Amino acid sequence: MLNLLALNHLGWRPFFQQQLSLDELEDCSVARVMEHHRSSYELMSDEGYMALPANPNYPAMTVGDWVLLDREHRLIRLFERQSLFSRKAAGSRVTAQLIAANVDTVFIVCSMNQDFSLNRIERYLALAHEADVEPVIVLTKADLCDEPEQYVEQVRQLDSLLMVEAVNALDISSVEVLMSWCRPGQTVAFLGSSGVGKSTLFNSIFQENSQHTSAIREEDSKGRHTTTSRSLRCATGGFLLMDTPGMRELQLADCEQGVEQTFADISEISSQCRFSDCQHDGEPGCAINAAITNGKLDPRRLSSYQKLMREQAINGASIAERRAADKQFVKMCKTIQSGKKARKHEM
Ligand SMILES: Nc1nc2c(ncn2[C@@H]2O[C@H](COP(=O)(O)OP(=O)(O)OP(=O)(O)O)[C@@H](O)[C@H]2O)c(=O)[nH]1
Ligand SMILES: [Zn+2]
Repeated sequence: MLNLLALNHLGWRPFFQQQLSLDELEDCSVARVMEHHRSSYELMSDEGYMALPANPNYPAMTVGDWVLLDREHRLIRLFERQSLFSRKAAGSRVTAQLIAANVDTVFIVCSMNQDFSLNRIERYLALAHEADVEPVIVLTKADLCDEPEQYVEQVRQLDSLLMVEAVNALDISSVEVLMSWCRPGQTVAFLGSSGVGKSTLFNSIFQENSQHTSAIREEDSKGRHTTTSRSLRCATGGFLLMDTPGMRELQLADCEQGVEQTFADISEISSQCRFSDCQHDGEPGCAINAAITNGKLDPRRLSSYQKLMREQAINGASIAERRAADKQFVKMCKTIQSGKKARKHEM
C-alpha cells in the first residue's frame, strides 16, 4: 500500500492516483524522478531514494515525472503529466526535449535594474502558460532599487490578475512572501535570464527550509551526487524546488496557445477587427490600431506579441514536421506488427 503522507510531500495527488487501477494500488509502488543522469534516473518513493537504470525502450522521462514500478522496482509505466516544460533541442534534428514535469508554480525572476524588461517577462509568461504552470513574477534586487513599487506597477499593467512580489533575494525575511507558493506537496521552478538572482532565491528559500534535508542526505550512502546540476530538491517544509539548467535555455517553440493566453487582451480586442484575418497593419476597421490610438493598448505590447508569435511559429514548424514524420514511423511499425500477427494466426 502507498504511504500517502510521504507521497503527498513529494507532490503526489489525486490527479495521479486516479490513473491507478485497484490492483496497481495494492501491488505496485510509485516514485518521482528527482534527477536525470546519462545512464540512470534517480527516483524518490515513500521508501526513499533508488536508481532506475535508463533503458532505450522507456518512454521519454524527465525530472518531476511520476512513474509506476513493480515489486522489483522495474518500470511499468509513466504517469500522465499535469504540466510540462520542454524546449527545442539544439542541432540539426529538431525535436522537443523534456525539461521539467509536474511543476505547479514557476517563479519568473527579473531584477529591478537596467535588465528589467517587460518583453522578457511576457516571453517567460508564454512559456509558463504553454506548460500549464502557474506563474508568479518575482522582482529581485529591491534593496538596490529606489522605487520598487514602480516596477511592480509596470508588471501589474500587463495583467491586473498577475501575482507580483518584489524581494531582496539575499534576505531570507524578504523572501518570506514567496512561501505561500511553497506549501507542502508544491513543486516550484525558476525562470529568468542570467544574473537576475535565481540561484540566490533558490538558496534563500531552500536553506531556510531544509535543516533536516541535508541530514537525510548524509545518511544516504548509496553514492548519490549531492551536488547535481539537474534536480528536484525536497525541502523540509514538504515542498520541492526544481533546479535544472535546461530551464535557463528555454525557447519558445510551438507555443501559440501560451502566447495567446499571455496576450488575452490583444486576442479580445482583435476579435473586434473588421476582418477576421486582420494583420493590424493599417487595415480599415482595425480595433487594435484604434486601441493604440486612444491609449488603451501599449504599442510595445502589440509588437512583443507579434514578435513572440513569429518566433514560436518558426521554431514550432520544424517540430511539427518532425512529429508528422514520427507518426508515420509509428504507423509503419504498427502495420508491420499487425502483418506479423496476421501471419502468426495463419500458421
Ligand atoms: N543586492 C542584491 N543582490 C542580488 C539579489 N539577487 C541576486 N543578487 C546578486 O546578483 C548576482 C547574480 O545572482 P544569481 O543568483 O547568481 O543569478 P542567477 O539568476 O542564478 O544567474 P545564472 O546562474 O547566470 O542564471 C549575485 O552576485 C547575487 O548575490 C538581490 O535581491 N539583491
Ligand atoms: Zn486589426
